[in-house]
Amino acid sequence: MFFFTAQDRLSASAVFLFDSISLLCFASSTFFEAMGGLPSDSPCKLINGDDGYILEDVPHLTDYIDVLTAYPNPLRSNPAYSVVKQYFVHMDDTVPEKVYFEPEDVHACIVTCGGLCPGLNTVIREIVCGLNYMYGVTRILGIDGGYRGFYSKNTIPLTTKVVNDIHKRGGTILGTSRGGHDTLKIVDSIQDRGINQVYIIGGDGTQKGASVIYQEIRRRGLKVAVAGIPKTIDNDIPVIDKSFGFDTAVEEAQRAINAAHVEAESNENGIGVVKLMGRYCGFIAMYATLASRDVDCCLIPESPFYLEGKGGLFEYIEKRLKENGHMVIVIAEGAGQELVSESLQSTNQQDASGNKLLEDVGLWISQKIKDHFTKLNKMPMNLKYIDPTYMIRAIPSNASDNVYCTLLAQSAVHGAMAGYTGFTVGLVNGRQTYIPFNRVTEKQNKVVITDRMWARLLSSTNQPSFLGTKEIRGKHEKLSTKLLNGVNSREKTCN
Ligand SMILES: Nc1ncnc2c1ncn2[C@@H]1O[C@H](COP(=O)(O)OP(=O)(O)OP(=O)(O)O)[C@@H](O)[C@H]1O
Ligand SMILES: O=P(O)(O)OC[C@H]1O[C@](O)(CO)[C@@H](O)[C@@H]1O
Ligand SMILES: [Mg+2]
Repeated sequence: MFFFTAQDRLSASAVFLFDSISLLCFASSTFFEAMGGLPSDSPCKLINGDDGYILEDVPHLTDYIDVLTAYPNPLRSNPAYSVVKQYFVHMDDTVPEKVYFEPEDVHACIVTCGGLCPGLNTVIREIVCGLNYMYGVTRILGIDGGYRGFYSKNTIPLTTKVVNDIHKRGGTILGTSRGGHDTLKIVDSIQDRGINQVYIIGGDGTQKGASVIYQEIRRRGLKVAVAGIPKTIDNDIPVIDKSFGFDTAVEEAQRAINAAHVEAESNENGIGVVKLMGRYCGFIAMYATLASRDVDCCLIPESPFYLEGKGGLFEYIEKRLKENGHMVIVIAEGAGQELVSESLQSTNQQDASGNKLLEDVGLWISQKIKDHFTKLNKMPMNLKYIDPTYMIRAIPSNASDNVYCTLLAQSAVHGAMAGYTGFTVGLVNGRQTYIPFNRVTEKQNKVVITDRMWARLLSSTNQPSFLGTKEIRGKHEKLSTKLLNGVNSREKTCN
């Protein structure tokens, strides 16, 4: 059993992983106090833990200068940082030890569901190759077109030869779909075909579907391992460090942002607006913005914004154009949906899986900006709107995602062969883990705007936070009370 905790902050001490069974933790001096303290004159300040981890203290000026004055950090009153709270991950996971299938008895299947994402083909390839090269499994089927393919389509035999080059292609060779999850029909099909390992690649909806398939299989008492491989370009699956395809999406988004910047820079008062994916969360927009340095404003679903008045978007645009002559706005597709619905009086529509169908916020905001500056005869302005969303999603995964896909696929194969079931694979604090389905389906991963990553973004773009001073003070007071009461203290995170 593994146990991980981590904190995203620089601190006085760090714990380094030493072997495969370990605790990953960034610890502060309070942690060392809880551990019984470090000898202050210890030259290297190392602790060897029982489970094979090493604690190593990071050198500090106070190690060798006796009298040093400390000052309050001015960032505490900086609007971007004043509401930042610590964050940590605190999840159990397990490692497989024994194999519960004879390779010649394995009959595996692979299915891909939900929207496209760079890396789907790599995961398919590496499951097939992992099963075959590592365990000698030869009977592997592809399910055509998502969950409904279990009961409405023919299967696709998968061999290492068939999948050899597929990682170089975008999309999924198996096809995908939304909706069509009929648990009983799916499990009947699994049972009828004699399948005993099911590899399910998909997002939050898919993992929910996988969870009910697993429950039904369990109810029927079948020896069938169900393994989920989390897929989502939006990075909205909780617990795991990030989903595959996310890095590729952030990288590809740079091309669109770059084009928007070139257009904006070359025109008088040029504005480039780029819409990126992110139905319920703004991770792609946030990371693409941080990576680019050309973005002046990033709008995400988690951070409500407003257009008019003091501290609003229009005021900022005007200021930025006066200062710089051009600007780039990145907007996640799920941002400002309440404003769009209000203004377009749209009805709630859903896709086949029950996901909300979004209004095009990119078009809407572009029109709003144009109207504001032309109607009010404010200043000449030149706006270009770029929507690269599906182009980003359709490309093959980049090198780092290919490596990640390989790790996930191999991990899923090891887990299933070892007899684990009802789990999703994922990296948690950099370690391969098996996570029970319910942990990844109970909530969605979102950008927390009181965490430091969003603060870093605000500091990088210098855009308004769209929070009034009253709201900032309220959040700050809540945080101070929490810290005084010991919630978020290091001792808790390292338990
Ligand atoms: N609660 C649920 N129970 C059973 N099946 C579900 C559930 N939610 C979604 N599914 C099924 O999972 C499949 C994929 O779901 P969805 O379209 O929401 O995509 P996803 O897996 O969340 O991927 P993404 O949103 O990243 O594109 C669909 O076939 C859908 O019917
Ligand atoms: O493939 P569809 O149905 O157009 O859905 C698009 C959605 O899929 C995603 O790519 C993944 O959930 C979202 O970012 C986007 O809103
Ligand atoms: Mg989803």
